Amino acid sequence: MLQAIDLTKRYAPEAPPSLNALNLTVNAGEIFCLLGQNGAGKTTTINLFLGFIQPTSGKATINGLTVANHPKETKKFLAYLPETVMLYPNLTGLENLQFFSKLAGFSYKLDELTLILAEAGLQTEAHAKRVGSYSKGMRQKVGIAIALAKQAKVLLLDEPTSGLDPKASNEFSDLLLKLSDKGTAILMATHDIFRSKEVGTRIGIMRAGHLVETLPAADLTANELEAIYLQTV
Ligand SMILES: Nc1ncnc2c1ncn2[C@@H]1O[C@H](COP(=O)(O)OP(=O)(O)OP(=O)(O)O)[C@@H](O)[C@H]1O
Repeated sequence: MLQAIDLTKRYAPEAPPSLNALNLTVNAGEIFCLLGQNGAGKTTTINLFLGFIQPTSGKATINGLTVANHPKETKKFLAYLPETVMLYPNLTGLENLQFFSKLAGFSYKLDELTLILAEAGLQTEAHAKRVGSYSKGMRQKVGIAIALAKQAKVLLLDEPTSGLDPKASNEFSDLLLKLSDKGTAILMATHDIFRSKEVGTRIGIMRAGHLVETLPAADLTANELEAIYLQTV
């Protein structure tokens, strides 16, 4: 569903690669968590899949299509959640969902939008409130609702749980597991070792542009993962 083939990015010709020959496949229903210190290349990887930046060599593909050659088509399969989801603060959660799903070419009835918001875990009394009054966790839920409404086959997340309290972070993990059960392929850059272990199918550890370890989450405890992380970075 989502594949990197020798994917390499240098921001300047004389600079070392920020991403160096990444080879990675994330299949439908998998959650791949990318760990690594600041500057390891996680956001660069996500941005290449989003088509926000162009690779220096190699390719990123989504659903078999090369992102650099098919930027519009590949975006149709995608939903993206950055650390802070960009929503219109003066619109309600429901109106934001309606707006962004229309933008993606879907025209849902109001009761359908309400069901999607509920599926994303947003409490009913918040649906008609302005997003400007929402907590970070509530905004993330609207972001997930947008991914659900777009019927995204691929979800890219860049540090989505940073700044969330443990309960909100736990609810967020449950939502990711729900999406992966529906067959969504998920690539998440994160610093949260514990959550990676909780939700990840596989966990990749990056260092200086290299993916240096790929581990199946089921075989490790969170403490073991942390120990490997600290030895690796
Ligand atoms: N637009 C840019 N121009 C030049 N260098 C960049 C640019 N964006 C990122 N870099 C460099 O590329 C390297 C990888 O950065 P990247 O943002 O991908 O790391 P990261 O793993 O996401 O870090 P963080 O955890 O801090 O978000 C860093 O050395 C960074 O300085």
